[in-house]
Amino acid sequence: MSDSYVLAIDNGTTSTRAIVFDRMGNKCGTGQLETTQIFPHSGWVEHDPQEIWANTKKVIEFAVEDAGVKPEQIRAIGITNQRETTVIWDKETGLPLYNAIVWQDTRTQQLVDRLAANADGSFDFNKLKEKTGLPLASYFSATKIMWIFENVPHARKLAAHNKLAFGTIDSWLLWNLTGVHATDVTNASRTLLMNLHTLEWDAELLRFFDIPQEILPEIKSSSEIYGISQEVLPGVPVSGILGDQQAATFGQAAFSSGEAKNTYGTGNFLIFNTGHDIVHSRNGLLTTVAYKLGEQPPNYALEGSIAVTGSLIQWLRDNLGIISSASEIEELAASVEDNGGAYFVPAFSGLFAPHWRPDARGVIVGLTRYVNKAHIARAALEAVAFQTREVLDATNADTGLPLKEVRVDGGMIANNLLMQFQADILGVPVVRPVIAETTALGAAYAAGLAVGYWQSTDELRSLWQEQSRWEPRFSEEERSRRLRVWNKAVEKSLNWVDIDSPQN
Ligand SMILES: Nc1ncnc2c1ncn2[C@@H]1O[C@H](COP(=O)(O)OP(=O)(O)O)[C@@H](O)[C@H]1O
Ligand SMILES: O=P(O)(O)OC[C@H](O)CO
Repeated sequence: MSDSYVLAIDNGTTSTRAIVFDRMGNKCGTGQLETTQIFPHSGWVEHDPQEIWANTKKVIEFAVEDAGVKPEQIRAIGITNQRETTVIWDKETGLPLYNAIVWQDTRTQQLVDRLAANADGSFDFNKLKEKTGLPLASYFSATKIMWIFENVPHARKLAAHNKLAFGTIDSWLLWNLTGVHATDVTNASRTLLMNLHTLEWDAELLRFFDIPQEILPEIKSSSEIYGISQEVLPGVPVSGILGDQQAATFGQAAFSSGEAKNTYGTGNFLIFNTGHDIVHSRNGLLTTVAYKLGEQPPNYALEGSIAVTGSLIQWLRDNLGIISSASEIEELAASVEDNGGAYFVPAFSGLFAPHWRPDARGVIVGLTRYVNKAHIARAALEAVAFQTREVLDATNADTGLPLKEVRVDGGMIANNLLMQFQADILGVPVVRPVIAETTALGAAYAAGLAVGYWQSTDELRSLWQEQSRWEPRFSEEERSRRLRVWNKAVEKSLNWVDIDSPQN
């Protein structure tokens, strides 16, 4: 029994969790509540920020109770969050101007096209990539902020009177917990507004997107005291913030250059730590900040972001009804020997890494009378693994340092069939740590380091332990054949959205 603990808040796309950890990184108590997914139109995905805050307060209470500890035994709070998801609120009333526009939302594609057309030819797009490490895409926060300004009456006027605050979910939670308007470098690096070199908001980018600097949070490191919690766990410092994928990297102890992890949540995100170097991808990966501890120099990373993986399983459950819970997919998929010739490319938000094709849409190909729902379930799981293979190939090509094994985490790794197929299709082992809640753990680590609960990343590294390992079983020939068919399926998903497509 420890005498003190660290609590992490993990707001993923699907749910909000709070987890209490002890000094060994053991999970001592958990609280979790699902987030309502709001789909007002095709391509739109929203969350209610007030629901997220209300759920956060509840899950903190649940977790502390579940751990059987006293609130005063919590030494620090860490926050980790779905990244890019955009909230703008009124600083006087504390009320959001509009629902949170979620990272998967593609409503701003027309805005992106308008910016890309670069009407007056004055903007150099190479500079955007060089400064931010990101392509111009609806995924990131900048065009989501623009959309709110263009569609919510009075937003500009309120901003002009310095009454508005923008934030990703970390900032929204920090504001509600402490009254401080700040974010960390990892979250800021997903907005298209932060310069990776200076780690500051970039005036030229703010002009390009027509976003007033006054609404932006202060950019801080990932591990320092940002403020003191007021309403829940009063008096406890909030001292760690990392975007969820960077938090999982930290929780997997992938602290150094050449170390990587792959997370299977709503989407999949492979992050490869490049140390203090900013590496620009030639193969469709993003460049992002991995973490920054206090005054120390930042670590950067390459990232392969896949929009739809776990959400495909939710779609089979909620939209097609072929399963009644996510975990049922494994039994259904295992009831057949293979995919029956069916391949599923879940390009619901276009294709992210490594393709970056907003014109793609989801397809299931190879259908015959033979194919049944179990084959579709299998094809859906295989799609997760094939997409991961694509980003792993891109990472290997960019770094010239092929990964010898892949450390995994996230909700989908409970699925053994998927993990085995993943190893088969990657051709390298897939490894799961004992503590699979690496996202929350990473935020707890960052918060604990800032208050001296843990002393160093070396100490944290010693806590990582392997639990399971899946070894590849396919021959090289079998792997290559399946990858060729997958590539054909991807081709079929491209060039779908065109002038005849419904406009949102
Ligand atoms: N046994 C399972 N097999 C396949 N997918 C699963 C399984 N359990 C959960 N999932 C998927 O994992 C996702 C939840 O994982 P999680 O890491 O909590 O996501 P997030 O952090 O994005 O909220 C959901 O999209 C769900 O469909
Ligand atoms: O909700 P997750 O865990 O799939 O993560 C979402 C990502 O942060 C989006 O970039």
